[in-house]
Amino acid sequence: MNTPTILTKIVDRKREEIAERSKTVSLADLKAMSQDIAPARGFVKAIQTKLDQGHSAVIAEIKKASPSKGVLREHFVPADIAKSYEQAGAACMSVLTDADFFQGHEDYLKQARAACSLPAIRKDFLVDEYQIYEAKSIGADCVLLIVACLSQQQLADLTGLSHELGMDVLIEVHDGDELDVALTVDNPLVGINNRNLHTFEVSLDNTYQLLDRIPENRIVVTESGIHTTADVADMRAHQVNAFLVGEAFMRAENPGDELAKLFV
Ligand SMILES: O=C(O)c1ccccc1NCC(=O)[C@H](O)[C@H](O)COP(=O)(O)O
Repeated sequence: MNTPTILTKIVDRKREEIAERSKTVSLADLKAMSQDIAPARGFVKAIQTKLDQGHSAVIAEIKKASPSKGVLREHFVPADIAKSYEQAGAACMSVLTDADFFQGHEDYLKQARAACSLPAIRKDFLVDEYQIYEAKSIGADCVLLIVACLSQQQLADLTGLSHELGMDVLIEVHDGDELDVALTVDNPLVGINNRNLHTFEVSLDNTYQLLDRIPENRIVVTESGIHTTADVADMRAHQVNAFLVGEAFMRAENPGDELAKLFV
């Protein structure tokens, strides 16, 4: 048997969570709730617009804590953070909804979205259609699908379902094998996570190593470990212009001011 890692523990917990939640809110309930939700804000469109204007497209994260770093922000008001991101020129928001490992909540996505006009991705560990309908029912504009958590068939099915429900998808990879799987699915956004979700190791070289293998019709988002203007300049020099940033903003007194500083 393989030794459990943080990622396998999170996914195991997600399966328990789905079983628990289904007892109070059935899949049929969620499907019905999803039908009353207003159309999604275009997540990919917001990124593409920034890129077309020659700007960096920043997906600015709202996360209170993480397994690798513990609590990142004591004073945590998602609506205020969302407003500061919009003012600073973010393209989109990423909101952690996982409670057990990131101290997140579905309500944080609702609060952030209600406070501004930015599209929001539900950042969680999605392994079942139940969670896709749940994402729709809370108003998510996009969902994260992590290849390391899914079979190729699950990735195709959950991407297709998300698109049917009008949500965009960020497909996340960490290595070449996962990238091969990601590229079998028709989806414009590919995220390269610089963090190894099994070991927590972070290296921006991960993006540089995988970049050349990604066709030009996909938008590459570099994720994790972006902390300095030099990191940003280096990525841009490699033609990577879409960024997902969390910790650097969460530790700042004003997250939006930090965004403006990093992406001058
Ligand atoms: O951040 C963690 O410790 C972590 C552990 C296990 C699975 C996922 C994890 N983080 C999710 C992310 O990758 C980040 O929230 C996101 O890419 C932003 O990264 P950063 O800018 O380094 O906060």
